[in-house]
Amino acid sequence: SKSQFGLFGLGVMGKSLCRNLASKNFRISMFNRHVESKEVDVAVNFKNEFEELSTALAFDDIEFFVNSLQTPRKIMLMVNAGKTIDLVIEDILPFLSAEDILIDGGNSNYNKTKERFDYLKSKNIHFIGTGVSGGEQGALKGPSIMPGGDKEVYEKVKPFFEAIAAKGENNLPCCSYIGPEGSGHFVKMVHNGIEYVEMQLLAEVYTLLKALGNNPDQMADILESWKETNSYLLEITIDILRKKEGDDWLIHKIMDKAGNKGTGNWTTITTAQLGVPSTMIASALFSRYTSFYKDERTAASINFEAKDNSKPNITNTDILKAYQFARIMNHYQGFKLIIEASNSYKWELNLSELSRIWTNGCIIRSDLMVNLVEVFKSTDNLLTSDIIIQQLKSLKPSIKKVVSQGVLNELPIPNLSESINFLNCFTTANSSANLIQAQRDYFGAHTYQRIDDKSNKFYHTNWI
Ligand SMILES: O=C(O)[C@H](O)[C@@H](O)[C@H](O)[C@H](O)COP(=O)(O)O
Repeated sequence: SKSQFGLFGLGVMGKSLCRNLASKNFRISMFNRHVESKEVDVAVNFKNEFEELSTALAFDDIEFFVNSLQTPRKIMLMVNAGKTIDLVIEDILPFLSAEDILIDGGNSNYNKTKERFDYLKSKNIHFIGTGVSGGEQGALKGPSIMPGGDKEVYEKVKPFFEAIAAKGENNLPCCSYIGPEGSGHFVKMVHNGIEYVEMQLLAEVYTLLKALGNNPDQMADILESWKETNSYLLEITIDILRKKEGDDWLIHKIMDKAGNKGTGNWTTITTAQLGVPSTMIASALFSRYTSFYKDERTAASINFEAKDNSKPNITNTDILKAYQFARIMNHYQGFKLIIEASNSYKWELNLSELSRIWTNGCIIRSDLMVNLVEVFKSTDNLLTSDIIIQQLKSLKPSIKKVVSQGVLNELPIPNLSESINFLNCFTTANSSANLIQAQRDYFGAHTYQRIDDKSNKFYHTNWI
């Protein structure tokens, strides 16, 4: 009998999803193009590698692959984001029938997803742009899945996604219909933005613990004791710090140049376009860019005789609390961007349900995320939640101490400092933006509003 689901593209994530689907007893067809250079039939070799794929069908011919599927066909594309998706869509289209469903499970740009959604709709083909988070192991054992598109179309792929997804509280799948068009890829993009900040904050914790004279094993011991703020990224950081290579720690051998594949960049562009101050995501992205100036940094460290062994006057507990403060601010900014986009695109996203599907399977899964599921039931804005306000207030003395000590000792902690700088801005009822309005009106007659005129009328002053 024909296969129920097709997986196109056997890269790291594609392979893991195939094994996950097959292990849930779905009859699947797998496609990967024939790798000419190596005369390798990727799909067949992959099939023969794993017991659970014994019932799977393997193809390197698109027509045979498409025809092996029951209709309406459900085909998940796991290929590199960008142009490749459009090329693959053009290759598959001639063999598809009306009402078939194409799913893009890669890290695609949500604007492109909207375009592809409309293009395929004009061809009576349904398109679901879905975020899949969790990396190789997550895709194999249970990722977090964020599908966007037409709801009734999603219902047709829901049984497959819910079966393979990670399970959260009450064994509920970490997969839920996000909203229309590119909303699935949008929330995955912001997931990655939050991920960038979480990773940057752990890198700054590493900087501070190193400045206090800890070696990687001692750092791992300290992080292991941080039970009250557990997360997947904290767990892997502990593993990474413990990894030895000979007598030395592997972390000491790794070049301090942080790469990126674009989602943090898109999030920063999008947050600027939407006029939402996601300052920590932007700062985390720019920290990666700064890291790439390795030679210039080395030269600058000499030109500026940078302090490299001064000890900040802080405790491990100060660092823990500062880290917790900054994490809450990171989640505030990430979810603020999502709700602002949801309002401007009229997607009606549900932040509590979104945080629920991020409690397991995905890279930013954490105890904090579990707590936010409840908080988002009563507000879309974390800075108006009494619980969150109390937590931030109790953690604030530590972030102020850690950031000021960090700056005094010339330690690079941009994201920790951005978290308190942003809250200081956001908790200033009467800010200094009035001076900027005056300067803009002075040199460009850009006008300003007056606090004593409730009509919001705009004024211009001849300053000279
Ligand atoms: O949620 C995930 O499973 C990851 O985020 C995944 O999507 C991927 O590893 C990122 O693309 C890494 O992003 P950078 O390469 O930009 O760090």
